[in-house]
Formats: sequence, structure tokens, C-alpha cells
Amino acid sequence: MSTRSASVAEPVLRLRGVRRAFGEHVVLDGIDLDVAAHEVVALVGASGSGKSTLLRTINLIERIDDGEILLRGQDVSDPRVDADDVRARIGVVFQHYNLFPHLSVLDNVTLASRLVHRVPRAEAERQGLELLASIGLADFARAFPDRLSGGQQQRAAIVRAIATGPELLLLDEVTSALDPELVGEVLALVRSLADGGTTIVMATHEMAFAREVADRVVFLDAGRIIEDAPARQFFEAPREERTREFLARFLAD
Ligand SMILES: Nc1ncnc2c1ncn2[C@@H]1O[C@H](COP(=O)(O)OP(=O)(O)OP(=O)(O)O)[C@@H](O)[C@H]1O
Repeated sequence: MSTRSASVAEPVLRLRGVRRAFGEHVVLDGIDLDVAAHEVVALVGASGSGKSTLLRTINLIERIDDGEILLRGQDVSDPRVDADDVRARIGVVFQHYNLFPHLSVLDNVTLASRLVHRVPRAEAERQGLELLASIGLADFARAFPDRLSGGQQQRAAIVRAIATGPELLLLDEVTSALDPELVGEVLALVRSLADGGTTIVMATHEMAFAREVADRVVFLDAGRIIEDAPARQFFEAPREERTREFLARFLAD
């Protein structure tokens, strides 16, 4: 478990009473969550419990029906706020299809810096090459993504997401589509970002990952937070019966 301490300053992210329904189906049912600067929060829960929807609401891909989403104190769920401005402040990596196949790996990594943040090409490429070198992929900078393994692609997608220095990094099951032997390299990268102070909210089915990397684990069930606890406590002494059942089922699989 990480030893980083949470800041007492204003949270990077604050959710208040976040609700989202699809028709009659309430998928997020009053979510309250604070994420402090440098904190790493893992969202866990059964399939369909609302983890991805929650991440998508934070990134404004999914609009909420009720409640508030504050990014460093700004209510970004206000429909008058420009979603593109908010997304420029948040890095996101999904399970699948993160890299643009028709762009080189370096162009993928530098695209947002150049287009959204207006960093001059030479400077963006210098930074991009540095990032690719940091994950051992400098030699693939000019290659297209299909030359990379799934794990290498996900790592490139993760450095692309942090290339613009986002205030918050959202990771949605970034290892789920990978062959087991490729999972470790992606986890190692996320761990190093966590240790470097990146603020992360990640949905994961990998309990070992949540346990090792997250400061806090938030257990969702049917769109509600059942337990929100420091990672060690969550796994070693969960308070809620439903958490114990979830973990027992998980260990039995
Ligand atoms: N656009 C949508 N329209 C209708 N229902 C949706 C939509 N998006 C999500 N849902 C439903 O919301 C529920 C929560 O889905 P979500 O993907 O957030 O769960 P999850 O916890 O991330 O699941 P998984 O672990 O399988 O990824 C599911 O029942 C899903 O079918």
C-alpha cells in the first residue's frame, strides 16, 4: 500500500449526491466522494455496479441527473461549463481502443499537447519522446500502434493521458483486455505514476492492484457506495457485510 499522505487542501475532485438513471434503471444513486491531491482511489464492485458510469460522469461523457461534480472547487456538472475545457484537465484511459491507429505512437502521445494545449510541435515531441523513453518505447516513437503489444499500447495510452499534466487521471479497467502476462507492465507504470503523486481514480477488477496501489478503496453496489476505506482496512477488516461477501466471492473465483 502507498504511504503517500492525503492533502488537507481542497479536494481535486468532489462528488455530491451524484445520480444517473437510464430510464427506470438508477445506475448511480447518490454518490458522495472526495479525492484529495495525490490520492489514488480504486473503485471496485461487481459488473454493472456503476464504476464505468461514474468515471464517465466525471469526464462529462455521461451527464448526471442530479448532484454536483466539483473539479478543484469548480462545478463542472453545470451545463454551462464547456465540457472540452474540463476534459482538457482530466486524463482518461479506457479498457480498449485508446490509441489512434493511423497516427504514430509519438503523434498519439503529443496530439493533445499540440492541439488542445497549443504546445509547439518541437517542444511537444521532446516531451513525448521523454515519456516514451521512460516506459522503454522510444524506439517505437515513429511506428504505428499495431506494432506494439497490447501492454505496450496501454502504457503508451497512459503516458499520452498524462502528457498534458492533467489534474486528475481516470483509469477504467486498463488491464482487463490484456493477456495475463502483459498485465504486470501496465500495473508497474500505474504504480510509478501513483508514487510520483498523480491523482488517480481507477475502476478495477484486479484486487491485488487495488490493494497495492490505492490509498483508498471504494466499493460500489447497485450504484451506491457501500464502503469507502483505506486500502489496508478495506481488505483486512472491511466493516460492511456486503463488502465481506464481495471479497469472499472474489477470492472464491
Ligand atoms: N448508455 C447506457 N444506457 C443504458 N444503460 C446503461 C448505459 N450505460 C450503462 N448502463 C447500465 O448501467 C449499469 C452500470 O454499468 P457500468 O458499465 O457503469 O458498470 P461497471 O460497474 O463499470 O461494470 P463492469 O465492471 O462490467 O465494467 C449496467 O447495468 C449497464 O447496463
